[in-house]
Amino acid sequence: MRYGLVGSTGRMGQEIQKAFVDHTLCLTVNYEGSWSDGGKPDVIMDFSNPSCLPETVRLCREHGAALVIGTTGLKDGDFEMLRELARQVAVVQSYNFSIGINALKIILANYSKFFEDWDLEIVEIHHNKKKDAPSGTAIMLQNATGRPCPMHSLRIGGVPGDHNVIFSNEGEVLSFNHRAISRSVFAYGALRAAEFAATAKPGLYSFEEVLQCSLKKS
Ligand SMILES: NC(=O)C1=CN([C@@H]2O[C@H](COP(=O)(O)OP(=O)(O)OC[C@H]3O[C@@H](n4cnc5c(N)ncnc54)[C@H](OP(=O)(O)O)[C@@H]3O)[C@@H](O)[C@H]2O)C=CC1
Ligand SMILES: O=C(O)C1=N[C@H](C(=O)O)C[C@H](O)C1
Repeated sequence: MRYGLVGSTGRMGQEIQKAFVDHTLCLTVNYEGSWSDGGKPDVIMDFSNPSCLPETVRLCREHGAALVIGTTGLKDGDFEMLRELARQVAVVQSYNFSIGINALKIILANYSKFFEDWDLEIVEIHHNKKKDAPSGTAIMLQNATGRPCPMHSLRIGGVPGDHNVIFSNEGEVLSFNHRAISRSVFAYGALRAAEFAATAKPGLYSFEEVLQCSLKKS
């Protein structure tokens, strides 16, 4: 697979390059500018900042490349841009490319109805360089529960990503905790999404859908 990488110099950009060692990096974008080997990428990876999205979308259109986007902090207009691009190419968008978080999304979507009258709060912990709060994952998990709830963000040390979804009533506490031990899990998930997107029909896909498709095939 030939891939482009928006945010190539960042923490995730570095992890992606390690996970994609068997593939060819042919285009990069970062604050310092862009570079290309002159050929077409099959897929473009974007782990950067929402301000890069117009350039990412332009590059996907120019090359007819699929897109895998993990950048958080997207606004309604950004999602509109992704839906528009997805008419032309496959787009996989997720605020979290770990298997555990995507399994948790399915659990919450199916079982939150049991706890409709319980209190619900989400606590997320990330490294002190993270720019956005609450995390994209916290927003995604809240959406999966089907109702708004208070979200709390801690920015400490080098934590790659911890999420706690806590339900409680007068007599019980039920909490779901996911901890990313290494940032590499996101990069390996993104690789799985890229392999899917490179051959998928145009459309906007979640990572959960990518995982469901591979379960159906096995
Ligand atoms: N979906 C998921 O599973 C995950 C998503 N993320 C998300 O990925 C994103 C990146 O995270 P992380 O790698 O930690 O962040 P970093 O700050 O380490 O990296 C950001 C990258 O984007 C580049 N960049 C930022 N703004 C611009 C711009 N305006 N023009 C060109 N290049 C730009 C930076 O370039 P330069 O180095 O030159 O400044 C850098 O390469 C975040 O939104 C984060 O929340 C993170 C982990 C997992
Ligand atoms: O910025 C990070 O590091 C992470 N961002 C994503 C988010 O905002 O949810 C995913 C992961 O938790 C790491």
